[in-house]
Amino acid sequence: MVTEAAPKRNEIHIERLDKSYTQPSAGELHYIIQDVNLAVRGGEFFVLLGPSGCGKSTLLSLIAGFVSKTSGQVRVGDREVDRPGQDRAVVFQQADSSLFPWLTVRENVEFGLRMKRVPAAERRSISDQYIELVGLKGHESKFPRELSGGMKQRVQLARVLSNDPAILLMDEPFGALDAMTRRTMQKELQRIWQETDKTVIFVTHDIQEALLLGGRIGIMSAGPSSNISHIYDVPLAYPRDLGSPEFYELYNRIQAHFDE
Ligand SMILES: Nc1ncnc2c1ncn2[C@@H]1O[C@H](COP(=O)(O)OP(=O)(O)OP(=O)(O)O)[C@@H](O)[C@H]1O
Repeated sequence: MVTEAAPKRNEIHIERLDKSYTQPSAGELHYIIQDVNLAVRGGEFFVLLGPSGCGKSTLLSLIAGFVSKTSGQVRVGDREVDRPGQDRAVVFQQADSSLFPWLTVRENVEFGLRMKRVPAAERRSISDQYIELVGLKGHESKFPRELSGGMKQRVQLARVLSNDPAILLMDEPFGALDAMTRRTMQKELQRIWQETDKTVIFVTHDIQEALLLGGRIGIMSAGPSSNISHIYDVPLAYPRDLGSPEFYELYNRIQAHFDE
């Protein structure tokens, strides 16, 4: 008899997921996403790519448990998502809105651990580990106002990682950074992901970013009633070589979805 293995705590299963709103003016039902089906493996780096306004953030918020679905299912491990949970952490585009300006880098990183009443010595050792991992050693005592955009984004990442979530949900986390900082952060994230066993769902509308990071890329169709119309495997080794013919070929194939 073949028995199915229990789902891992960092696996995500989405089945026939719908999110709709009633438009107040017309009183009509408006589907943002409709019939989304997706299985993300534990430890996978999955990119959601789509045009502005197609519903990427909505889908991420449904997985995070920030908004409630209209119908269908979102499961993380063997549990149905109906609220936010410590197994899922969200990294937003604007680090400013998630950092406390009156707390130092270390205090920001330790915030969640303090809430969980982790003893001070353990907090310190965890924050040391993640501050080092994101490359902020030596900046522990600085306040957010003393940091660049890229450094603030690193603090946000260290804070999220120090809570050890099984799943990282990233909503255009580098969208507000300049091109050079963005590239550095992409490399750092790729390294951090490879050093941990976290599942990452990364939202972007940048094809190059999707190809630099994703193990698979899900293309979202233009809304309304958006869904994942195509999934690409990216069979390229990390770090990805932007100049390789394979990269170029995949870039063009993906671009063609948006030229139609
Ligand atoms: N609370 C809401 N009520 C009604 N419509 C909403 C609500 N939240 C989002 N929408 C609509 O849903 C659509 C998808 O929005 P969403 O932010 O998920 O898209 P996105 O793909 O993440 O866009 P972007 O790339 O520009 O951030 C948009 O048309 C938006 O106006």
